Amino acid sequence: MAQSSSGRKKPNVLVTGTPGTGKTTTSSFLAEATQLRHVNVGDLVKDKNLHDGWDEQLDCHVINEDLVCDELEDMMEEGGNIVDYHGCDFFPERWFDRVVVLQTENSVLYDRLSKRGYTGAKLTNNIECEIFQVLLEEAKESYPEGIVVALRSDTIDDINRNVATLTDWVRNWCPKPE
Ligand SMILES: Nc1ncnc2c1ncn2[C@@H]1O[C@H](COP(=O)(O)OP(=O)(O)O)[C@@H](O)[C@H]1O
Repeated sequence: MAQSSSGRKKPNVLVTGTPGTGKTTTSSFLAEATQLRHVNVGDLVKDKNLHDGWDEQLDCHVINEDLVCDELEDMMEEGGNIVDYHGCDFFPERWFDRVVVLQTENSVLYDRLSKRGYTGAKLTNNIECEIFQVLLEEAKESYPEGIVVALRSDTIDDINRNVATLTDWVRNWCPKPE
């Protein structure tokens, strides 16, 4: 059984991947199934102004990683969080018991991001990010190998299967004896 490296009573799970791979959908279903708290970092950055302005070229907020980590610190120490973000190298390694990297077939992802209104460099940058498995590499470099899992997220069946697998993992997780 998976064990925590801290005194947390509930595990913390990071759900990462290129935009459009299904992080928010998967995390919200998982939160419903496990009663863990879904933390959408993108929304948090907007709601609490945890950024240094707007990047016109990339068409997104310039996230302030220190402010985000300060904001999350207490919650993460307590445990019981599903953190949803398209980046993973700036969170402290000790926060997470499981790091899930969602991956989607390129043409499927292209359609999803086009539907979301992504065009030009924003669209091609994200597709390239998926082709080169940037988030999987980032996760492998930032966390112990044993806690990183890559899951396909092409279809609704994949989402259902991933949520079921992760729900089982959460239920079987037990805190490290004090
Ligand atoms: N595995 C999947 N199968 C079918 N549709 C999906 C899947 N994953 C995501 N989607 C759809 O793609 C869009 C983006 O999903 P979302 O969860 O917002 O992705 P992310 O949080 O990674 O940006 C949504 O419309 C969602 O319903």
